[in-house]
Amino acid sequence: MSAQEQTASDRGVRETSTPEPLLRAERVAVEYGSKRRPNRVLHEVSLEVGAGECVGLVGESGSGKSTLGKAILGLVPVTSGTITFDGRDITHLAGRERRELASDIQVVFQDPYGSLNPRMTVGEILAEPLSTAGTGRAEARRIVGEMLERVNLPAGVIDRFPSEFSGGQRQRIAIARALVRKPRLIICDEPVSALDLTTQATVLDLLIELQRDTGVSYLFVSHDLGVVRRICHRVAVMYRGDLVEVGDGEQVTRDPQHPYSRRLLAASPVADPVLQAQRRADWLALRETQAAASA
Ligand SMILES: Nc1ncnc2c1ncn2[C@@H]1O[C@H](COP(=O)(O)OP(=O)(O)OP(=O)(O)O)[C@@H](O)[C@H]1O
Repeated sequence: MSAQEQTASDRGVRETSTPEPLLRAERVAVEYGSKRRPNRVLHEVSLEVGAGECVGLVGESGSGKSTLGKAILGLVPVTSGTITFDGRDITHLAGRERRELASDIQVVFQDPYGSLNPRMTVGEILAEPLSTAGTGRAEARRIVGEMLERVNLPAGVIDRFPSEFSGGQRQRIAIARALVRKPRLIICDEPVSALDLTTQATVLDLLIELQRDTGVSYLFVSHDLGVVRRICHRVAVMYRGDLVEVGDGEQVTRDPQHPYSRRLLAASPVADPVLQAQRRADWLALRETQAAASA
């Protein structure tokens, strides 16, 4: 089996959440719009992420994946429900307490071009979260060097600007920035979607390696079942603001039970044309059954 085909279960790393999960979202609802005309985009979603675990969140565009990530990060207000981190209620944390939580929860966004300040050098980008946390300059420089090494970038890049790097290298810089404060959870919001397939594979390998070495947990938002199968121990499928299926990564991405998850799988491209044709036939049959049932 090639490294490309390996899944989280093949790697033999943890597969189930701990009795007390690191992150717990309980019946979390989020509404956009105004009080008078609310638009509920998350409907009482419950999900757990254990220590050292990677949980995938998949679903089509607009299903609410990023909104859940933003709710955990405190970037959108939670209408109802509770989010706990290491047993502490963080649902409505704001101000200094929310900023302090950044040492535990970090984020890596999809766009490696837009997420790095083009006017700052790599060294400044990586040192910024440390100086915010009060780390001295010499210590910050040491940590920055260590993190660059960790993401396989040479120390010489420290004085260069983001525009001088490829998409994959920029995403490595973004990952290094997320790591400098040694977080326990990283929300990865489509971190490889903007990269070509080969670069995707190397960045995924890096994330897997970092998790093995540091025990960091990931909530991995993606629309790509192949990517999720490779890195996630468990997978949750979101459909129109609801979680319709949560289970073992291998099982959900190969043999999902919910009709929507099966549709998602059928729509995801696979290298094997026979398998792809079979999935498409399954999907069409499923659609016909559903149409007949609702006629
Ligand atoms: N700031 C906002 N104001 C109003 N509506 C929003 C806002 N952000 C997202 N939405 C709406 O909330 C719903 C869920 O969006 P969200 O970005 O969470 O979905 P997603 O599954 O992450 O999609 P994608 O894969 O395209 O990023 C969508 O209908 C979207 O239009």
